[in-house]
Amino acid sequence: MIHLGINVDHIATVRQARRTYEPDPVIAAALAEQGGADAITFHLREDRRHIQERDVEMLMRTVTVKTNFELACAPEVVAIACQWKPDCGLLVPESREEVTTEGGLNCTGDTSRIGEAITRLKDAGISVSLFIDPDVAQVEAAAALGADSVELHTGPYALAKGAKLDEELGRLAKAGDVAASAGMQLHAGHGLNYQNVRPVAALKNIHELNIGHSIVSRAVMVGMRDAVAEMRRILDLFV
Ligand SMILES: CC(=O)[C@@H](O)[C@H](O)COP(=O)(O)O
Ligand SMILES: NCC(=O)COP(=O)(O)O
Repeated sequence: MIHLGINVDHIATVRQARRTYEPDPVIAAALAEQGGADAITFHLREDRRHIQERDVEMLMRTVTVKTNFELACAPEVVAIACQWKPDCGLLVPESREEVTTEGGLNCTGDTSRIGEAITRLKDAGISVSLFIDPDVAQVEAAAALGADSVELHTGPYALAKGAKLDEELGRLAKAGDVAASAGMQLHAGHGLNYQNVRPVAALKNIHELNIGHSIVSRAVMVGMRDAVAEMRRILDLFV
């Protein structure tokens, strides 16, 4: 069974548009659980553009499925993750100018900063996942850094068309094989939606997909529980 992680960041984006109290990502997470979510993902960015520390506290106090805390290798945010001890810490690159995550971590170059964050999270008993581009060198570097899992960046796949799409799917398949051979759990995410998710769900060894924006977009129309249940039904076709 493929585990479905629901990212509630963009529920908070709508709330932050008016700096108010609704919609609440904590309530959305509870509805996502009712819809069949196996994990709740939330990204406490350094610029706090959506998820706030209050959301982290409330999610950690209420979510009954896996908690997947996304963060940059920033000491201040690593400290918050170590305080709340989510099931998993997903390290991602961040820049204030980006609209959304633009690429994976540089595991072949930024080893000391990534390694320090990994050590602190693991010392706090938190499983560590690294968000990386689907490159063999990055997968191998993630394994060398001691990651428990990798989340392959599916953004280029989601944007690709024609032959490029097949090429990106091939990159994901190859990187996934290397990750599994290295003993790391295989996750994928970014830009996945109801139309493009099936080929990624069909990848060998895939354990978890993290999906946010497309499900939140659907939830605006049909509600969070039903939007999640619709994605759950798709993934349940892949046993
Ligand atoms: C790494 C990734 O693709 C997402 O989990 C991340 O949260 C995207 O950032 P925003 O949620 O701010 O778009
Ligand atoms: N790590 C990917 C994630 O949590 C959701 O990304 P998206 O579906 O919002 O692009």
